[in-house]
Amino acid sequence: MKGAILLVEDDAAIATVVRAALEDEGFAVDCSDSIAGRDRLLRTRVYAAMLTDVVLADGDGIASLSAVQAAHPHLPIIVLSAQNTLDTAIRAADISAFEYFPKPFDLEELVRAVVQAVGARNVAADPQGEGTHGALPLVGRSHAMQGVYRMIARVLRNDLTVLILGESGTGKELVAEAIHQFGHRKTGPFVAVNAAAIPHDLIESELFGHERGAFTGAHAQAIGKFEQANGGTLFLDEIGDMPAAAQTRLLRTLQSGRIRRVGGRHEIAVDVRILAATNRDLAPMIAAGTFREDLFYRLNVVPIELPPLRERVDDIAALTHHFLEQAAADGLPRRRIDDAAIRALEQRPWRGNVRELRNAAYRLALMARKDAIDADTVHAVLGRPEPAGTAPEASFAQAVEAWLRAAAPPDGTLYGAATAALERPLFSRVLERTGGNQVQAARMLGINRNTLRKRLTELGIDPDGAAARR
Ligand SMILES: Nc1ncnc2c1ncn2[C@@H]1O[C@H](COP(=O)(O)OP(=O)(O)OP(=O)(O)O)[C@@H](O)[C@H]1O
Repeated sequence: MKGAILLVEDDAAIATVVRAALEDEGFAVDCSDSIAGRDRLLRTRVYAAMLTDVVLADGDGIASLSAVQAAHPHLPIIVLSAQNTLDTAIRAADISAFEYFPKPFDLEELVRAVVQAVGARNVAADPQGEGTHGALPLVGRSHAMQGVYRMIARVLRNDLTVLILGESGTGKELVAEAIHQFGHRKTGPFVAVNAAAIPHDLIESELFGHERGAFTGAHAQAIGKFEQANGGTLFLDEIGDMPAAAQTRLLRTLQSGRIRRVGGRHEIAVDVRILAATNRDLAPMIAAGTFREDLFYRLNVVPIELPPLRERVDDIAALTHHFLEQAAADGLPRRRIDDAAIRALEQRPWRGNVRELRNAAYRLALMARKDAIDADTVHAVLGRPEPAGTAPEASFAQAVEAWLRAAAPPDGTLYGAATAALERPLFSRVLERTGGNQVQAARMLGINRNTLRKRLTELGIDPDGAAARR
């Protein structure tokens, strides 16, 4: 027998399947459906781990755990919860629960976690037991967000570097703030740097500081964001926009834990937890040599991927209510919203993700003619939704179909017209990305620079004009 497990769960069906799975694994299992029963069992047997539900008939399974932890400091605790909010994940992390499993959970994964927890029993627990958290920032209980909350909970009590990935507007910055705010560095500073918002030649001095006279205009010594974040967290947003020299310097700092101010001679030790984020796909940038692979591995210790809003339509209602509340708190008229309007919102593509939904909710609060927002108001204020996004190949195929159906194009012109139609948006978007830099654009496209230049002239695309649209 591998040891005894205490299972505190008032849902008989869940208790039965979990018990069977653990017994199959060779554990002895005692079950209780209440806090009182749990405490009784804890007095009679030494357990290798405890699994507990949160809401129990006689109280809150997490709130009552501090006494258990005081009496059994090395007992690994796994929290099972149907209250799938970030709050539960954070409270589980606060009591140093070994793991947090939102329901419904994967049984095999749970058994694996129990085996691991029992193996790690000798690792001393680190009870922090701090109670209140203030306002919880992340709204949404969709299955997709559960994975995000679990990952957040796992990184609160350590300093692992986290790379937050996801499309623009999915809440990456909010996740970074939550990790800081609820993590063990919360009393230290949180400093955010957006690499896309700082001119390239100033990034290094912004991050690492500079000595007086380091470059023209450096009239006085300045400390950088790394030093400002000492003892706390540094959030490097839009990391994909960081120029090569700054990437190299950043890598060196991550390796050594030390910075050197621009123009400085000494290295300074810094104690900073790094969180990074990007909405770019870094893989092609690594392949093209514009993002350092070694830096990527340093940053990507724990990846947290935020799902686009279209993959968590379940969250749209809760988010909309939340933003309408926020709008009212910001002085806009207080509005209700009916179910049909929520359905209408759920059908929109939300390419701008949660940020777009937030802006839409504010617009609705402002423009609605009645107290309650209905579907007509949604259509009137936000317009009819565009058709859902189609794959580029599909839309290109549709365009070809349309040409062929239209008056037959003169012979010998179709290939030229089709390639131009493909290349025009392709080159413009890539040039926007590279800020008009044709060398980088050619590298990204995998074509010769002269070929690109020639085609741009033929197509009448002004590379700087494309970049200016950024
Ligand atoms: N789960 C959420 N609950 C409540 N508000 C959210 C949530 N996700 C995002 N938001 C709100 O949506 C807006 C955009 O979020 P945020 O700035 O964190 O996105 P981002 O992914 O960092 O975007 P970008 O890549 O463009 O920087 C913010 O106003 C944020 O407060």
